[in-house]
Amino acid sequence: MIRLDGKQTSVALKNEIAEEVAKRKEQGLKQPHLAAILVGNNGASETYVANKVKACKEVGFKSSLIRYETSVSEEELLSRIDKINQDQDIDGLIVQLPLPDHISEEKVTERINPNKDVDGFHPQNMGRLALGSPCYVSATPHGIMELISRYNIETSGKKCVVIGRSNIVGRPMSILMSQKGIDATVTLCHSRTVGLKEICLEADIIIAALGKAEFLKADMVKEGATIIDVGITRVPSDKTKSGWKLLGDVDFENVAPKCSFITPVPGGVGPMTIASLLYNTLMSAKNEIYK
Ligand SMILES: Nc1nc(=O)c2c([nH]1)NC[C@@H]1CN(c3ccc(C(=O)N[C@@H](CCC(=O)O)C(=O)O)cc3)C=[N+]21
Ligand SMILES: [Mg+2]
Repeated sequence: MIRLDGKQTSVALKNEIAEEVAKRKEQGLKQPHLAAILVGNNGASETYVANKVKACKEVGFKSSLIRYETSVSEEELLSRIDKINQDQDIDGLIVQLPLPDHISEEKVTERINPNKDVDGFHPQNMGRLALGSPCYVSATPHGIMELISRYNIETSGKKCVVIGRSNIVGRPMSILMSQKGIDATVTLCHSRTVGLKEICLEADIIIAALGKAEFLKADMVKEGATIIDVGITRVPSDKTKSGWKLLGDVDFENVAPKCSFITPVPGGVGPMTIASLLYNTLMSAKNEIYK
């Protein structure tokens, strides 16, 4: 069993990005600049955004964190997005999800200039993804593809099961794994799937992205499978300093012995998500996607 070390791989990817940023600086080009909007004070969102800002520093990016109270109006948020869309210095804009109920995530996502949409959530980027055209690939799916490629995991002709059909992970993952050059045969499963266990038992690669702690058990996994765990659930724990521990969607302890490759939580997909966001921001600074 080989652990897919997202921490170490994200450092490698960040080093590549930092090197390119340094080179661009020598050429007199400006630093890439990521703006992040955070509404309210959801604990997990705070951590993720803090990690993103820290990672920007590590690679030599500029970052702007824009905070609003939970009570901010949708109108005010949208007009801030308009302003950032116009700001020549800002290359990438993300609005951390989830948003409070009175704000439409759909409206917010659609308001971001697709050219600065380094989350890849805008319909134009999602549409391009489906068509196989140049686009910003959302960070978690992009990070997973990087892990698969850097560990030389075979995908061609393999049976891939994606569990979870969210717009930000499951759906784009199913598109990426079936695209030309990757060539897996994909089954996209969800809460209404009948016979999930039998479907999983056939899989060479399972991507668990349903958001249920330790959902995928050893008796659902074929010997030698590759397991990608996207889940991240916080549960109270008196054994850790922070007072909680993180659980993935996979029962790691029992599943790992059966696998050829498996991502841990934490230290798997999470750090790759952050590095991929930086990658997309660099692409935007270079105008590589929308020339
Ligand atoms: N507009 C938007 N873009 C996102 O990319 C986005 C989002 N909203 N909303 C929530 C999800 C989740 N997400 C994670 C990012 C980093 C870690 C991460 O750093 N994980 C660490 C552990 C971090 C911890 O201690 O909690 C790890 O797995 O090792 C996890 C999850 C980005 N998301
Ligand atoms: Mg650009």
